[in-house]
Amino acid sequence: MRIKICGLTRSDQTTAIAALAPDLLGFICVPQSPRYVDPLQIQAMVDPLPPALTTVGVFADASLAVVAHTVKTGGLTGIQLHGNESLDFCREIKQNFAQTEVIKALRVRNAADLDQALAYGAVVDTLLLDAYHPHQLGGTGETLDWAMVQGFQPPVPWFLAGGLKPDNVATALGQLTPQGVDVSSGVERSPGDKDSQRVAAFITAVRSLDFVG
Ligand SMILES: O=C(O)c1ccccc1NCC(=O)[C@H](O)[C@H](O)COP(=O)(O)O
Repeated sequence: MRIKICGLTRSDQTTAIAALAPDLLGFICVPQSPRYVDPLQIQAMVDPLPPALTTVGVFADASLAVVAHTVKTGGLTGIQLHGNESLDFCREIKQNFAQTEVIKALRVRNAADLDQALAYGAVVDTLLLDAYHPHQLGGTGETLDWAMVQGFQPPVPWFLAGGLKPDNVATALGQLTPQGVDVSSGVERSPGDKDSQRVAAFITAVRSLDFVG
């Protein structure tokens, strides 16, 4: 099970959280977000990290040029597309970043959204299912309707996101079988201010399930 901790904004917290051995760290490249960090801030946070850690820039309807500049300057190894990017745009991103993990996030309201997610599975490396919120793109703390997602089996690995916390992630993984989990606000004191103890509790909760049957 891969673990992605998303929405890091501070170097000291990023280094401390990297030492807890998550698999991916996410940096929000969406200017409207309270967790936004610019390419040079990302570079400062990513530079000291072990290369095995996948470092993901999270974008929403950014241009190819902005994505390219941020990935290069920040030294990122993953791209998450969290807006209303088309299939064609996702395909173009994948063609331009062949060595980079491309993740398409879908905010799920109904079964039609899940069907749409399956289509994106043909053009990206990984999918991420997040909760829908009418006014915010991500980091909302809202949970998905897990029952609706049961049986979701895309052609590529997928992450469960949306409202996960140290004390509900085991329940979620008892109902669903994603290849990864993503958390942001469930391990924060306030937007962008990560609590290492909560991150450690989240990682322990997930890793302890890796040893169960
Ligand atoms: O976190 C943000 O502020 C954000 C803003 C704009 C687009 C995406 C954003 N976050 C993307 C993520 O991958 C979050 O981890 C995901 O939405 C889950 O968040 P949470 O429900 O708080 O765990």
